[in-house]
Amino acid sequence: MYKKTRLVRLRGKSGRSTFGTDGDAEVVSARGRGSGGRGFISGAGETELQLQRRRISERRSSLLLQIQEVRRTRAVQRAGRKNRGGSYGQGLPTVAVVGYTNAGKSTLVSALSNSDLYSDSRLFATVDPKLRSVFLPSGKKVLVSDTVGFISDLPVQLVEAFHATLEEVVEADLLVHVLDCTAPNLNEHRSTVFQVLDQIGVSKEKLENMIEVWNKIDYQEEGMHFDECVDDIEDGEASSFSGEKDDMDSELSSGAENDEAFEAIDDQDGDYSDGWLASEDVEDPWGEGGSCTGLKTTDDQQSECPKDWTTEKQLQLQVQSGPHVRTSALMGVGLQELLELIDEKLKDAPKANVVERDPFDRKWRPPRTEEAGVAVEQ
Ligand SMILES: Nc1nc2c(ncn2[C@@H]2O[C@H](COP(=O)(O)OP(=O)(O)OP(=O)(O)O)[C@@H](O)[C@H]2O)c(=O)[nH]1
Ligand SMILES: [Mg+2]
Repeated sequence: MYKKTRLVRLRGKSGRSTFGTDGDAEVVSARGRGSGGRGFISGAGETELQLQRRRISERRSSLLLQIQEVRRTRAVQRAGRKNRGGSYGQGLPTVAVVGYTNAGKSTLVSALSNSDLYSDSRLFATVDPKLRSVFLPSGKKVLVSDTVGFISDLPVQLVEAFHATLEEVVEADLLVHVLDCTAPNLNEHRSTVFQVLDQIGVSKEKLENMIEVWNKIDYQEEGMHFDECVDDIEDGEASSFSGEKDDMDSELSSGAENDEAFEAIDDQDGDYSDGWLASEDVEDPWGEGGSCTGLKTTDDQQSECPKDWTTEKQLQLQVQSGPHVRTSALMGVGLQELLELIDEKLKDAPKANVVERDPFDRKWRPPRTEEAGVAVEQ
């Protein structure tokens, strides 16, 4: 949808002009006809621009259908896990690991489960939630779900697209929030995570029960030590570390800058109703909530959240300075402590979503031998 409203006519390296949005091709003009005869009136039919737009719309529809299919499959799988999980009628508890992109969620889930999930220092390394089984110190088996990372100012369309993957989070029995304590704008990351969780419908109880993990404690930069970083978290301040994370955020904004270099298309016939143009014009892509970047963890600090953020929501955020574990997913530090905390939390947690079934409540079916007998008689 982003591309659909930014199509410009480009001359590619081969010299042919086409419509597109990127590359170092030269911008020729905003409009152009790809087919339909010569002269002033080039005949009936689609312009090349309309054709490209239609292709994008068709691709969008096909992707939406695929997302629906993914949602359906996941719902069926989740129901199966809940009903049949460990033993009959006893679903395995699920723990969803959430957090800002690049916080180290996949590395943590891999370390907890001795598996090898894909992790990388790039945005959205994980786009598909993966479940891994983990044994807690009490001997209880749980399913830990690695999820797609959150990001600030995610346009509404993308939130919708990620819904299929985020449903695992809503349904989980317990949430573990991984924070990259070396991130320069840590509290912004933290509040973004809360906003997304709130937006996808995670209950207040689950938010209050959430465990916070301060990851990457091994990280050291010249002159900076982890203790200073932790002090920052405790004070509700952003860490003063710099480096790859800054690059990440600038990577996000650079797309918009590049776009301005192109001549925007003036298309009166164009359909912007479902495009990104709408969200681009709206300053706050989150709608009513606004992007609250001022999460404070101490009472004496004034909240900088926009006025329409309810006190209740702010309270929800403040609650989260509660239970936390310091880890280095990379070095395997703090994992045992985290598992113990998960164990403790799950003991208190109500057995959510477990469908209690009476063993006699099954559909009666004739025994197989009888069935065979009937078949023979007929
Ligand atoms: N120094 C250090 N680096 C870590 C630690 N945990 C993860 N990383 C690195 O951080 C980067 C991101 O890790 P991922 O596990 O892919 O992060 P993620 O949260 O799953 O990221 P997305 O899937 O993109 O949301 C990788 O380069 C990891 O090696 C840690 O404890 N210490
Ligand atoms: Mg990941």
